[in-house]
Amino acid sequence: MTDRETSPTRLTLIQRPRRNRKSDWSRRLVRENTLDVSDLIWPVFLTEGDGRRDPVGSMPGVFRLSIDLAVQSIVEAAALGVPAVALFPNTDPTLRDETASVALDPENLVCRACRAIKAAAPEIGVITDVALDPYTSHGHDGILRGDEIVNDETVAVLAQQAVTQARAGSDIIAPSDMMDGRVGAIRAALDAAGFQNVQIMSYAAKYASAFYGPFRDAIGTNKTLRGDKRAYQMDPANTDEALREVALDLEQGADMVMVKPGMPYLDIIHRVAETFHAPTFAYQVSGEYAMIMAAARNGWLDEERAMMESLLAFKRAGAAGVLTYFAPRAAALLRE
Ligand SMILES: NCc1[nH]cc(CCC(=O)O)c1CC(=O)O
Ligand SMILES: [Mg+2]
Repeated sequence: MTDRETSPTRLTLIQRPRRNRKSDWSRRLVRENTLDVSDLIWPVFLTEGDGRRDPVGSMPGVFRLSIDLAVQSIVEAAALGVPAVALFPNTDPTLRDETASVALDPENLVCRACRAIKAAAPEIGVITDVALDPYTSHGHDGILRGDEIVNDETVAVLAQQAVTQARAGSDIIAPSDMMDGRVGAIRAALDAAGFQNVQIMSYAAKYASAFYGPFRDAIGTNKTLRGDKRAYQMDPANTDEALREVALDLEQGADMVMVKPGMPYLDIIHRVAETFHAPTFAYQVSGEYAMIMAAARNGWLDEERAMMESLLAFKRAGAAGVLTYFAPRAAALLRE
């Protein structure tokens, strides 16, 4: 007998989980979840003008693009296999008013971008955001009366906004406003206007989160927002409420649901996916992107590894896909 076989430090183990991890081929063989290009939705910020690429200070590597440059980048993303983009406009401040009138203008930034993208890259899905915050002078997602965001009046405007976007060629309407009853109203308005095939991806469980800060820089609502959104977005302390919100949106006709933010809310994504078995998406929001980028720029995190690990985590939690500002970079890496 050799020393090794008789060594007192040698354990008699039937199960040695490390055996499956001993080599790359074996790790790949037993892998439970994978991230694919088809899981990625790219949120794109839009600005007026031509040839404009304005950096968003709090989101290194993210730009507000004029329509011409947005179209170019989206054509590239489509070529990489990214299935869809989500559009967010930085509206000219002089066009913002109390009632968000520009939201219903078929010539607004989002509608023009939608038409241009559909013409240049018909193979990529276009998701448009339904909510009033990029268009209101007070930065809220709905109509403000006194100090209240009035629900039912807002829903009527959102339904018209959805139809305006569908007419511009939007494939998926994504209400992010958190008003009650908006999914049902939007579905009815779309159907009445002949848009039975336009999908709805509802921001069903959207929390009142500090992680939206950089996004509000990007669309120019950080300075104008009066107060906060806690009277319509969810309390970060709640789980059961998220399940009730998702149930309501599915009953009202949502084709897909979303949980937002992403990483701090993986438990919610998991519960929603397990409970409803409906396509469930996660939004890795601006603040999550900013955190990873800030640490990486300080040399404290490996940027690429942190990016890919964070995205895979959404798949493990049960998400069908992820809205992420990393989408083009992650897609390029996955194609290598
Ligand atoms: N309707 C607003 C909206 N749509 C998407 C985001 C946040 C996305 C992000 O932070 O990346 C927000 C911010 C908010 O509710 O204030
Ligand atoms: Mg709701």
